[in-house]
Amino acid sequence: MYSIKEAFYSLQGEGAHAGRPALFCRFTGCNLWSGLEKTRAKSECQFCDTDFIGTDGQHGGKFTTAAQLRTHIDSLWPNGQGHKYVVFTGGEPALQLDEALIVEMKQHGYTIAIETNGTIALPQGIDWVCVSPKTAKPLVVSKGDELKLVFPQSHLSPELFETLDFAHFYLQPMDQSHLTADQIPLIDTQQATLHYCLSHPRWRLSLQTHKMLNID
Ligand SMILES: C[S@@+](CC[C@H](N)C(=O)[O-])C[C@H]1O[C@@H](n2cnc3c(N)ncnc32)[C@H](O)[C@@H]1O
Ligand SMILES: Nc1nc2[nH]cc(C(=O)O)c2c(=O)[nH]1
Ligand code: SF4
Ligand SMILES: [Mg+2]
Repeated sequence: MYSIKEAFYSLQGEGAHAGRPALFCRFTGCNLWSGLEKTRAKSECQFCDTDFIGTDGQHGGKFTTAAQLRTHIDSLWPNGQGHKYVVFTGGEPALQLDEALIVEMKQHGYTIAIETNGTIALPQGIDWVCVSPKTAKPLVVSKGDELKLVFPQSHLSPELFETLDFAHFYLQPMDQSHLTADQIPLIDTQQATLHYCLSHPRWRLSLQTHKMLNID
């Protein structure tokens, strides 16, 4: 059984594939936060910008088999068009993404990407692994295609990650505009991030371009 909060066709907004048309499949649930505002301050990940509770989002639902979920996802891809690209995200997609779903998506022509916090081992066969660390504990997924660190996180200096086996290293300014408690304005985290990249050229800037475009 797969629990999906929402599924939608948009552009990848972030990282090395920013601008690429993609089908987003957002799994319900995360291992680092319940998703409830009342537990945010004591959770392991406190700045999440996403609602991943339940199956009530656009094209959300519960799917018994990989084939059923693939059929659902594939119905959202533009008719007759190739270059199929699915991004599994969440919540934490590694809690639910399995080899059966990967095989099913590949058989139907998809290139597969994941956005993960790196704390849970991944199944084989994912084409693009983006890890976004949230805790100082050693990563379970310590290699991949893209390491995308939300910046700044006081306990997570970029230096902790820059020798890991990733092809691309990105810093993404922390957006706190959805938080009810004290916020650092986005313009300030953007400035801090761009200055860090300029003085540490191992890192590139990732902006959440979907938020600028006002798309999903
Ligand atoms: C909502 S998470 C879901 C995937 C996975 N749980 C993770 O954390 O990577 C998707 C991406 O959004 C990023 N993100 C979440 N909240 C953010 C925020 N407030 N500002 C900037 N990026 C954020 C995460 O770091 C991750 O790269
Ligand atoms: N357009 C768009 N790009 C994204 N890249 C990563 C996202 C995510 O929430 O995982 C995301 C998202 O929610 N929307
Ligand atoms: S790990 Fe990802 S999904 Fe989970 S709370 Fe943090 S940003 Fe949100
Ligand atoms: Mg998002």
